[in-house]
Order: sequence, then C-alpha cells, then structure tokens
Amino acid sequence: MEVEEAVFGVDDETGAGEEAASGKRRFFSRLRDRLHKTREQFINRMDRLVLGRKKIDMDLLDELEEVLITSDLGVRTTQLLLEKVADKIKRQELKDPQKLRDQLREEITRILSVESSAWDPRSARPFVIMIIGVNGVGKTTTIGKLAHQFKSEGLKVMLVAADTFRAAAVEQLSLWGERVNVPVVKQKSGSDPSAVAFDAMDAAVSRGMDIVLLDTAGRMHTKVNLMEELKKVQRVVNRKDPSAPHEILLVLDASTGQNALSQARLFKEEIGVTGLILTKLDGTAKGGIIVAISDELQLPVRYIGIGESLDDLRPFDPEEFTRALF
Ligand SMILES: Nc1nc2c(ncn2[C@@H]2O[C@H](COP(=O)(O)OP(=O)(O)OP(=O)(O)O)[C@@H](O)[C@H]2O)c(=O)[nH]1
Repeated sequence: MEVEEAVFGVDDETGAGEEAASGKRRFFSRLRDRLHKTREQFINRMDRLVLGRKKIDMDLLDELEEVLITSDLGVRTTQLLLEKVADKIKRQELKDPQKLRDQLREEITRILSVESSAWDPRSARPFVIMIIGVNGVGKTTTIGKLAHQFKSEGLKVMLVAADTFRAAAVEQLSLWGERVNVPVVKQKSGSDPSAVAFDAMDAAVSRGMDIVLLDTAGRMHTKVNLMEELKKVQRVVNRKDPSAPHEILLVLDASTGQNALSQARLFKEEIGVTGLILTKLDGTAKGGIIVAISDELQLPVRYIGIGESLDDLRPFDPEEFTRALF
C-alpha cells in the first residue's frame, strides 16, 4: 500500500464568521448567474405565460404543464405541482395568475427540503464517505472539491482510490490529492477495490483522520458487476467500523436530465444511497431535474456543483437554491 504524504496546515480562525458570510454571498450571486439556462427554460417561460392574464383557467394550466415537463421536472412531479395549484384554486386561495409563481416557488422549496438525518461529518472519526456514480458525472472532481472544503474547516482528510479499473482514475485522484494537499491511499491499477478500502480504513485510524473520501468505479450502471463490487467495498468498510460508511453519496450530472433520474432510481434500489450530489448545474437548461429527483426518490441533496473551480461546490440549501432560481 502506498500513502502519499501531505503536510496539514493550521487554519487561521480570525474573522472566520465574516469570511463565511461573504463566501455565502459570493456563492449566491454565482449560483444565480450559473443557473441562467435553467431559469430561461423554466422560470422565464412561466413568467411569460402569466403575463397579462387576468385569471387562471384550463388553458393556462395546460401551458404550465408543458413548461414544467419540458423543464425536466418529470411527469410525476409536474402532476403533483398542478394538483397543488388546482387545490388552491378550488379553495379560492389562488386567483391571481401573478401569484402562481410564488405558489410554485413555495411548493418546489418544500419538495427540495427532503427530510433526512443531519449532515454531520464530525459525528464519527473517521467519518467515511463513499462516493458513487457512473463515469464522467464529476465524481473525482467533486471529491477534490470536498477535500478542499473539509480541509479548510480544519479536518484531516484522506482520499482513497478504490476505482482501480482505470489507471487514469487513480492518477486523477492523486493529482487532486496533491492539489489540495491531502494524502491519497492507492494500490497498483487492477487490484481489488475492496482491498484498497480495507487497507485505507486501517491507515485512516492509525493516522487520526477525520474524513475518508472513497472514490469508486463508475462503469455503466446497467452492469450487475459494478453494483456487486460497490456492495463489497461497503461490506469491507463496514466490517472495519460497524458504523461506516457514514454516508454513501451518489453523484449525478444534472445536465443529463431524465438520465440522471434513472441512474438515481437504479443506484437507490441496489445500494443504500444516503444522499445526492448534483453536478454541472451550470451551463444546463435541465436543472429542473433536481426537483424531480428529490420528489421521486426522497433522498436529500447534500451538495451541488456549479462549475469546475474548487469553490464551485456547496452544501445544498433548498431555500437559497429556489431564491437563486426564481
Ligand atoms: N461545468 C461543470 N463541470 C464539472 C462540474 N463537476 C465536474 N465537472 C467536470 O466534469 C468532467 C468530469 O469530471 P470527473 O471528475 O473526471 O468525473 P468522474 O465521474 O470522476 O469521471 P470518471 O473519472 O471518468 O469516472 C471534468 O471535466 C470536470 O471538470 C460542475 O459542477 N460543473
């Protein structure tokens, strides 16, 4: 086993609160900016729909249905939203077409606020996070960004290259390790991923790590082997620490729209996914998929990715997201 060395820096906590607040503000304006294609596809079309209308009639609801479906909210979630709107109209609580927007925003925020256990990486040591998802969705990049964030919070992070099938994947993870200055556990290409995970668990304990980020293979999700292999990694980690893995996060590429939804369905069925990370919400008009996935799968979105730089991954806040979108 090989563990690349890293030096851990000491964080300067002076003005940390202020810095966090201004970081949040900066992220919000970037989020707003990067969601512009989804906004154009969804919100702006909805706004144009109600423009100049005096009442909400069947025609308007039909057109709204089309906007929702073509914004990747999916048939099921679209029906749910339309039922809520129809219900409000029936109860005379919604008459003005101009109020439709507020109504939808409220409902969508509710859908995105999936109930879940608190996200608490300090609840165990090491806190083991398995990152899963098909190739190309942004897994490795996301691991790099997560490592950077945890490290800047003063946590000791270790990366584990359990995607041993592709030499390039191990190499890419090593580069991230160097870039954010955290150790990477790896073995030679082709070795058993669960053996890498097994050794990594020992290394993490002996080196007093706070966070272990496990990168896994992502060949096509239709291959039964992949699921079996992921389960094996999960079992091995669990044997080392009965409370681990503490999170199994599924990474999905939002720009693939309905495809991301079917991947999520399949992974959830096979593996005990605990949460989601939606990447590439920038530059896509298919961002509405986040609503469909939350509604159908009832899994919390833990992080969203809105670009390629280190700071373009943030914890997901439904309120902030809908505020930026609408
Ligand atoms: N625009 C944008 N690009 C992203 C985001 N996250 C990741 N990417 C890019 O997506 C591409 C694929 O990312 P990887 O991290 O290599 O994806 P992976 O899932 O590890 O893929 P494999 O290594 O092929 O399994 C890279 O070019 C990333 O820079 C994001 O939030 N926005």
